[in-house]
Amino acid sequence: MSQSPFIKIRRDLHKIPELGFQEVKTQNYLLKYIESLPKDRYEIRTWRTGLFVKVLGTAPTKTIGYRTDIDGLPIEEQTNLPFSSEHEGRMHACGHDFHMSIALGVLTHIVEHPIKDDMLFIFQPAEEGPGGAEPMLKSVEFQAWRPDLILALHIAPEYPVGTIAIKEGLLFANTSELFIDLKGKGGHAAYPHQTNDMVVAASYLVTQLQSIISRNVDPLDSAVITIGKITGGTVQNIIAETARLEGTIRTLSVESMQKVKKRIEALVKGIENGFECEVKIDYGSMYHQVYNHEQPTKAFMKYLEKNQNVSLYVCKEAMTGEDFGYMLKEIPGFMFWLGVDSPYGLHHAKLEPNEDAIDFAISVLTDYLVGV
Ligand SMILES: CC(=O)N[C@@H](CCC[C@H](N)C(=O)O)C(=O)O
Repeated sequence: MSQSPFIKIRRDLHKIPELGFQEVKTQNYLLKYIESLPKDRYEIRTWRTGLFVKVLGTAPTKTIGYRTDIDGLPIEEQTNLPFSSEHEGRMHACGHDFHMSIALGVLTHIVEHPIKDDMLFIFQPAEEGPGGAEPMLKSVEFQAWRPDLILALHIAPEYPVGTIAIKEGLLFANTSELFIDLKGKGGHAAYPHQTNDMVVAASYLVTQLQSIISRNVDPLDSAVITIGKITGGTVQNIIAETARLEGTIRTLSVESMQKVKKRIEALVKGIENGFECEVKIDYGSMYHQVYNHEQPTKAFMKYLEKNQNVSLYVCKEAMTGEDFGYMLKEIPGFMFWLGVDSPYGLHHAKLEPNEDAIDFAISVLTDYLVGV
């Protein structure tokens, strides 16, 4: 059996991961592919490093939006795959190569076999940060072609191929990035009494931040604070004048996000007083929760129940974030998890999703879209 063209496309895209708003090669690749399709049914508009593609329906009464993200992550790939990333320190470790090839598969099918309604395909940059969905939503192009219903998927390494996991209501958390800069007084490693050591201050702060989760957030309303990166100091025998923490906050409710931030600010004040230093907080980019609308989600689940090739799993909410949440805040629709069966999870250097999921997703989506 010959290999699916969308597996080749996934592999091509896997080789060229680019960070948010730097997706120049990716945009060119997508454009070149889409422009190779018969031209009479669609129109393309570029938006920064992203794209909008409108495909005309046969007797449209509405527009259905389908969104894929297109950016990669700052991770050095460790899969040893023959089509590994050619970009040092960059990897499609969150499945956006899968998301794009599936979107191209659905787009190709819809161009070749038009459905009744119009479709808007959204190739969105910068999902991992700083966030492309919100500005794309506000763009002139989006407003002109605004869909009435919108959907998207995310790969899920923990489920087998053939599984689609979804739930009504909250699917993904509210997120906020977190950057904390500490500035004290450096000096000789042997004279700590003459300095304010920011490595020590930052270490205290990291452990204090975890007390917010265990002591301030209602245990039934979960939250996460992850510090993914710490930098500070210059060399082993100099006391550090500066340190920086980089992390992310996740909450299931908007109220908890506000509470967590207030507590961070209070703890930071304590560190400033206790260590006689200056501390600055920057919350970077924030994503609205992904909230699946009741009616379209129910209808999709009903469709999945009837499709014998699909194993439908009603999942719990996750602490992952997705700026697709901004689109769902304004337009009815849903997001779902697509099983890809990888022993290593999202954001891991050895993530290796099963490519059988690509044609499976294209076939489920194209079949579903005929009846929407
Ligand atoms: C699906 C997924 O993994 N999304 C990312 C979104 C990151 C948002 C932002 N950069 C942050 O870290 O808060 C995730 O890490 O959940």
